[in-house]
Amino acid sequence: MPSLPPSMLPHQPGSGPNAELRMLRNLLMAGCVAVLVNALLELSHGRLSPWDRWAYPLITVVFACGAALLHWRPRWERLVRRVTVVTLNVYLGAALYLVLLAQQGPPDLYQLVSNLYWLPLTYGCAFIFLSRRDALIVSACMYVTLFGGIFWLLQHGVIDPGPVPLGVILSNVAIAQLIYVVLLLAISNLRLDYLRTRERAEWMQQIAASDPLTGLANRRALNERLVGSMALLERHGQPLSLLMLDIDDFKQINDEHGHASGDAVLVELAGLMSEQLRVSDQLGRWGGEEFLVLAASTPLEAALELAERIRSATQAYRFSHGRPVTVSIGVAQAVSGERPEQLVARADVALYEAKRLGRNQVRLHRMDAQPGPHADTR
Ligand SMILES: Nc1nc2c(ncn2[C@@H]2O[C@H](COP(=O)(O)OP(=O)(O)OP(=O)(O)O)[C@@H](O)[C@H]2O)c(=O)[nH]1
Repeated sequence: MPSLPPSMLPHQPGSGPNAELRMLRNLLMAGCVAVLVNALLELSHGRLSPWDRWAYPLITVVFACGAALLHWRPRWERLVRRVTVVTLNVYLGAALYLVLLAQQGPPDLYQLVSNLYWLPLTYGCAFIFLSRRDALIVSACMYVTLFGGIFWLLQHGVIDPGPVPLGVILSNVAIAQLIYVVLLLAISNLRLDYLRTRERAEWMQQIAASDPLTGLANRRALNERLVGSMALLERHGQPLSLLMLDIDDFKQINDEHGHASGDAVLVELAGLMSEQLRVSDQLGRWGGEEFLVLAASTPLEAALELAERIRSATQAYRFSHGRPVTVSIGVAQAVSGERPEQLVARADVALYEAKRLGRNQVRLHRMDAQPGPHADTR
């Protein structure tokens, strides 16, 4: 298997697609709502702690600003990700310590429980907002700071456990949270595998559809596009013209200047032709020194003008091997009920006619003209 392109790196925050930015924005807005609802609930039940009176509005502002920045200033994404994680982790960590230490005697049970069940959010948030490596570092720091510190304080009698078996509860929480981190790591690995596989599939699809020398669509891709364009013609009556272009005396260029110069001519001509086309047109390499243009929404007369423009631009262009190059072009307009290969064959007939009449010219193939290989072109 060929080596993967440089873009096939582990997903990094900051390089995510728009969909991911949207998801982060929505999460931050959902976070604002959750904090406000929680604040209202606690306020109505007289359970709002003194520090949460300050912390809740602050967190809401940070999340809201983060969402706004992701929307209006997406290049600040990295900062938003980090500030979100730091805000949440510092708040939940500090709140737990405050519950355990702020008052004399055993901690307030409601405050303790409500803080403990929000704790897993710290790890989840880290794995969503940071790269896998950073999330692991943050989770490990958080884990050690929380449980290492609290167990030490418990053991040294700084925290009064009261009648509640605080040590057992916290041990359970510590084990459960270790499992959360392992699960999040597994999910993150799966996501990474998925992203890599998707990128590899897109890359292979691109390779399968493009010509390696010129980077243009290859014959397979052209065929697919042709079938699609002819379906549009059938359904909506959109005119479609096809230009088949062949470099004149290309063998001679190869023989006199070498195969590398011949390749350079193909690449230069591909660039030159691309400049002449509209975005809706499809240019591709049909094979050898033959190119095809699918000119969408283009009737025969307009296609003739386009072909003539390409022909004269080629003649005027100074190719790198130093000799003039000319092209012959056959043009045909698709008609309803026609098969793609019939359209290609008609453009080929017109091209053959252009070659026969002396090269460096454009010939048309008309369906309504007399049958026969030459009589129906002009
Ligand atoms: N350098 C290079 N040459 C190619 C490539 N593909 C095909 N060719 C050469 O293109 C030449 C085509 O020669 P012919 O079919 O005789 O056509 P021609 O010399 O252009 O003559 P006319 O088409 O009649 O004007 C052959 O020598 C092929 O080897 C390619 O990718 N690179």
